[in-house]
Amino acid sequence: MSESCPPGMERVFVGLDTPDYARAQDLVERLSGLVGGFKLGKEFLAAQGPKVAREVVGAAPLFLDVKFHDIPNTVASALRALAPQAPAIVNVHASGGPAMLRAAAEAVERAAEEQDRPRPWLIAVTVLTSLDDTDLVAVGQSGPVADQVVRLARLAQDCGLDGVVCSPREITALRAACGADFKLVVPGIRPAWAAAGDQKRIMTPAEAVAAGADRLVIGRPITAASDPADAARRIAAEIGAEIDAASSS
Ligand SMILES: O=c1ccn([C@@H]2O[C@H](COP(=O)(O)O)[C@@H](O)[C@H]2O)c(=O)[nH]1
Repeated sequence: MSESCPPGMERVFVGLDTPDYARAQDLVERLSGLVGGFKLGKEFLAAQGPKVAREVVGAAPLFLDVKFHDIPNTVASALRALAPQAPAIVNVHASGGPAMLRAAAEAVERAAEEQDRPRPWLIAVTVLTSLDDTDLVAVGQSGPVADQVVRLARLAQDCGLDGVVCSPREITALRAACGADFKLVVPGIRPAWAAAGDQKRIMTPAEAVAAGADRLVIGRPITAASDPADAARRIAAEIGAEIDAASSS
């Protein structure tokens, strides 16, 4: 599917945040060929489970946005249980700590080997994009957010993870701290024409691409549009213009 995407759109995973199978399936049908993959998270997984997530996206790249945060043994075991769905990306919370992150990395590696499947990217959520500096202080963490994001990303990298979930605003700092190969998967994406909603650390799709995001996670700007395919095409045009401008400068 990703091969036929408009330029740059192979990086876009659409967040199908619905508990409803038919709604998710309809979005997959409308958006196939326009985007690089689909992200199914807590809403869908709580209602339908990971097997159905694979069924609904078919052969498309699947990001299982489970955001595990538990003791090491539990997280490792839960990640092994997801392996048969052959996700392209899975995630945990970096704040689960070093032992949990190492157990997660080992479990993902081993499950892929045992089942002879490509290993998914294992990435760690740093600071949720719905939080700002004030929220961070409210949960007892020292800010600013960007410092905490870099701190958790370094921890995830040291523990063998492939990358992190961060806001587009931290991409530059993370590239400097963790290097070019560390995967940056970026929600908090809002075209100028979309409402921010509960997201606090946002950038436009073109800005996130220019900053160097490896993957963009976009939900409501596409899924809540009256015509999701048209919204995806508008985003494709913005990203395409950014890619053209970068290549001619
Ligand atoms: O820090 C994070 C981590 C995950 N998400 C998820 O991404 C999508 C964003 O959806 P929008 O509708 O584009 O806001 C959603 O599924 C979140 O669970 C995030 O936003 N921030």
